[in-house]
Amino acid sequence: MSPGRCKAAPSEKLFEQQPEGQKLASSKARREEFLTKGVAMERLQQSLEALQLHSLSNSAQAVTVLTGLLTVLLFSVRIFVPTRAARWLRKVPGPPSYPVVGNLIEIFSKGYHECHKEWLSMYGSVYKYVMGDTLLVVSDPDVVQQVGIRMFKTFHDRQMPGFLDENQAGKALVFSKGPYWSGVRNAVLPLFHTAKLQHFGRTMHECAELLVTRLEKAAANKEQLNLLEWAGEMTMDVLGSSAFGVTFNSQVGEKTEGLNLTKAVSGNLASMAELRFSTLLAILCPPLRKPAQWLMSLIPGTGDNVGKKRNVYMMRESKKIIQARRKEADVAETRHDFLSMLTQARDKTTGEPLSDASIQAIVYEFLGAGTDTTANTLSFAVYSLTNNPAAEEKMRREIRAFYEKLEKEGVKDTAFRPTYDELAQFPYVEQVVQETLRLYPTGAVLSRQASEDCQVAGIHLPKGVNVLIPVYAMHHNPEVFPDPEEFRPERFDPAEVAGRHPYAYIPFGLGPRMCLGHRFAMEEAKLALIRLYKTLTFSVVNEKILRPDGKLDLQVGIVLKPRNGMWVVPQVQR
Ligand code: HEM
Repeated sequence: MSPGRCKAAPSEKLFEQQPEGQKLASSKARREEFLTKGVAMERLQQSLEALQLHSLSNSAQAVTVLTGLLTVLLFSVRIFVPTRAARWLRKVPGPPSYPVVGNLIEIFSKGYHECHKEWLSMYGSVYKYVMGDTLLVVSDPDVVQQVGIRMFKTFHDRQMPGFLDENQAGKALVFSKGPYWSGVRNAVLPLFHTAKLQHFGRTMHECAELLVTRLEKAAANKEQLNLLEWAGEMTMDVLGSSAFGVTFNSQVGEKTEGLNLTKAVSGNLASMAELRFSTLLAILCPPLRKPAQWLMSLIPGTGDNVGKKRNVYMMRESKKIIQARRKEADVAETRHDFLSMLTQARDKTTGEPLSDASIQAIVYEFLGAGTDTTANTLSFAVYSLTNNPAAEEKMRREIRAFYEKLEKEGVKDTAFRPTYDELAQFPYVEQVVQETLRLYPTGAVLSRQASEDCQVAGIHLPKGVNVLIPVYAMHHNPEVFPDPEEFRPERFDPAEVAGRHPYAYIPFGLGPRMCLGHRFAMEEAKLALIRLYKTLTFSVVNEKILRPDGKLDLQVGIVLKPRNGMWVVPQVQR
């Protein structure tokens, strides 16, 4: 290994987790178990069947054959010429991998989050695995802090997943890079200041109230429903209204200006989690991603084709809204939606306004990053509370006490209460959300890419290597969180928090690239829980959501979610 240029404290003891002989024996046993059971292959086959290859036209077939040949050629190069990351990381421990597919089969069969949990316990807090290229994983909170904060200059960016459109995603925040990212992040930060959050609180109350009304009706009919879908419609309404300043009303299915946009956005989000032919190629052989995407987008009915059409529609419609907002620039200052605020925003370094293309990309990214994440968190919270009646009762007492106090004070109109500031009177609701995000962090794995050769945890890393932080596995580490599968909101009592490393719990990430919407998300999740549990309680339909071993069936696509939704029966409790 070549010596690195940037310096950081080495911590070789991270490698002392397991004696070498034991490690080899256990990995051999695992490989045999894997091959004999054949479960992995069966799962991979199912996934491949989901690929959209059925509607190939003749001309496209010819191009497909050529792409196939090129794939074989590039894969052969991959097998015989190891990448720089593979060479530099060859001494780092990790699960055994196979040519071309790397560890993909294991990831498909067990789930990405479970693999990291298992690998962390087997190989310690620094290990590698192969998915397309060789990736380094670090989970020691000191090293996490080093990568996310102290070495931010080196680990400034994330690699964009191959299946995303660079022209669009590269103009927003999550996957933009370098000075462009810092310019946009600084311009966008004021959207999440306390004064704005206070304003968005009213929209959040309205949308949560609508959800409660729908659930009360369902309760009267003893209806079984998928809360994940219903909560998703609510979070889409909240973010859609906050972003565009138009009523989305996807919860009531009204034909509003925003409804078609909602459908297009949620369609695109859902399709991102699909395993497409072009996605698989993007993971296994990134150079083939663009031709494969282009090819598949020509074939009617494929995910790439439908996604492209949705994108064209979304871009056209949002451009119209932006242009209208620019015309009413003086009014825009008094409007509180993201679009209006973004048309006013200036890049801090250049003083230039953001381009229409950047504004479109940012708004769509907010819709993508801020809807499923919060809806999943709410569903996981309801599931956890239903299975922990003592915690549910404690939270309900806190909610009841707040409204009783308002009543005593003679407050008649409680439609928008609690306000943003009054949320501080709900410490237990806050702990419930925190514990939910510990058990089920929707952003299950974080990533950073090295912009130069460097050294982390005593390992020399080449420029371009991806370093991952396995949040789910860290949050389930029994050494940090005893009985990690237990839902215990009291873990977030200030005294217990003080006893833990500040970077052992990172549901919103860390450092300058931490989640931009974390305060917005916490406000929305807490307000929604308060409004739901003010009048409702739930039972879960276990047979629809649990695995045969009795655990909640989870899936990691773009985010961690309950694989089959969150089926519940609501009941009114006055
Ligand atoms: C429970 C809800 C949410 C969770 C768990 C969550 C989690 C995350 C995580 C883990 C990251 C990566 C951080 C890192 O790499 O250090 C992230 C990034 C981001 N999130 Fe969230 N998020 C949530 C809601 C939201 C909302 C509501 C918005 C916007 C309105 C949002 C916008 C973003 C953006 C723009 C980034 C990229 C930040 C950057 O790179 O500068 N998120 N989020």
